[in-house]
Amino acid sequence: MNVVVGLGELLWDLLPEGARLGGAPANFTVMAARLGHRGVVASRLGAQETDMDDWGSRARTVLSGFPVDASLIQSDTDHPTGTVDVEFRNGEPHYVIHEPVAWDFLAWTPEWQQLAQQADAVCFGSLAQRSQASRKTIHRFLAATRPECVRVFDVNLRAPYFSAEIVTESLERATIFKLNESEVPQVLAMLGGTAPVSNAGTDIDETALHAAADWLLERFPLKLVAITLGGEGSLLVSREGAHRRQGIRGPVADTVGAGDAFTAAMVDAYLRGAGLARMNEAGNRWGGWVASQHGAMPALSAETYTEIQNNIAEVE
Ligand SMILES: OC[C@H]1O[C@](O)(CO)[C@@H](O)[C@@H]1O
Repeated sequence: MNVVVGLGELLWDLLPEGARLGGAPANFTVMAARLGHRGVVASRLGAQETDMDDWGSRARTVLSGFPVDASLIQSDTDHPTGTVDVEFRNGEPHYVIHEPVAWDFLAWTPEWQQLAQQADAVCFGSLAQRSQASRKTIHRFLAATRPECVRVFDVNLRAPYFSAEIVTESLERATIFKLNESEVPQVLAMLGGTAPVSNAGTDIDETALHAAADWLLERFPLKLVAITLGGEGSLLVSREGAHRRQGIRGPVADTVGAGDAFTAAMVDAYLRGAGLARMNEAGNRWGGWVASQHGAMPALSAETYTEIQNNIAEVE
């Protein structure tokens, strides 16, 4: 069991069918905890007496139903719990992320410093860095981790909350960079990259994606670049080699949180010393499972858990 931290936003996704707890780092943490780790949610919730909906305590109640450690979540008496309006267009989620909210004020505390020193892996994104306060805390957290800690930057580009500066500063601090296919050209353009990646057409230009990953590996102290391709699988590129996993066809309920589950399962395999093929398998199997369910933290039965882990174990 490792200490795996999700650092950043914890919020309520207000979906057409109702409110669901989310936030990419929190989704990641729930999946990491389900895979057997001490998953610690490092975020901040509102604790205002005027909060009629009581989003903060409802979030704590929901988290108590998962095997995660929610004891280090901060309380904010001045700012509300984060909420996001989620709308679907052609099956793709679109987000309106309200601000300022509690997770824009992540505070550096002795408790978080201790957590950073204990962490075996930490996942952080770009969204929570939209405010100076949280960006500073995230940087301090990363700086306080041990050298062997796996620092995962899951970029999560949500317009307009990113910049070249945020992405560059994050990549300089990351061990693993996870992004999706549509984020590749955006990130490269932002960083002045030259690899000819385009989103035009439906064919995936694997050579270009590979070139983009190599470009990133050359410029930043990363060990691994993980590119997810939606239903088409994923590409992992390290300094030693690369692995392409084709997508697993299956039913899709909604894709919210599928990428976060991919990241958690890939990190779990990485922490266990697995090779690229096994990491890719784990990411696709668990990401695919979350996509087949509603919401980013769906209920998981013991049977499903065993079935998916057995499928992953078949890969070297
Ligand atoms: O990855 C999906 C998750 O990412 C967010 O858009 C931002 O953290 C959340 O609203 C959602 O739960």
